[in-house]
Amino acid sequence: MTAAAPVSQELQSRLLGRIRDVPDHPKPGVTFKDITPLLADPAAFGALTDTLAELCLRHGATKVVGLEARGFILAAPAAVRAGLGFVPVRKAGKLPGATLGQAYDLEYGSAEIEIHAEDLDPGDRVMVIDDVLATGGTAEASLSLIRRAGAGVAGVAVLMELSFLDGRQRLERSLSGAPLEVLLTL
Ligand SMILES: O=P(O)(O)OC[C@H]1O[C@H](OP(=O)(O)OP(=O)(O)O)[C@H](O)[C@@H]1O
Ligand SMILES: Nc1ncnc2[nH]cnc12
Repeated sequence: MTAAAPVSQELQSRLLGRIRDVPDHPKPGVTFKDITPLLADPAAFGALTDTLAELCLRHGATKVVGLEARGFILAAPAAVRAGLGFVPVRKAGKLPGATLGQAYDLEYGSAEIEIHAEDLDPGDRVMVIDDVLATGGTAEASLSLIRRAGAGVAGVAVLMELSFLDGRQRLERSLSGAPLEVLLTL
């Protein structure tokens, strides 16, 4: 059973009204969900930040991981609002220190992400924040990195789930009981 969205219908409508569909981007056949109108609306962005921060605290997170690049924009202010440390998961080759890496496939390609393992402690419980859950490849790879770094998973929180791509099913095993919080199911 799908859990109820952790936001009111009013906030859902407000967020949805600020997400723009861009057909055939970045490839023919993909409808790109553009969040830049939402980011440009301080009331909507502020309400989203408050909601994500509250989810971090509700699920007992001690750190927040954001996924490059759009995940950074949502996760960093939520971490500050929640009073938690922020840890970036970056595309391969960007982080300067010793990294752990994980390759994965996503809706329109493949990539590799990395983390500075030293930024996580064994006692940490990490909330992963991103804008979109599509095939689930990116989120799944991030959970693998967090566990390989020796930390625990508090959950995954995304602004929107593209449910027709079945990312939830793909992620289920990696979550191993941790919550998946979705604000908008599309
Ligand atoms: O569930 P998946 O199929 O893995 O897709 C979701 C991921 O795709 C997008 O990131 P992208 O790699 O396009 O990076 P960007 O944020 O730098 O644009 C999005 O921000 C998610 O991280
Ligand atoms: N359709 C989509 N729109 C925006 N980001 C995405 N990441 C993966 N698929 C996406």
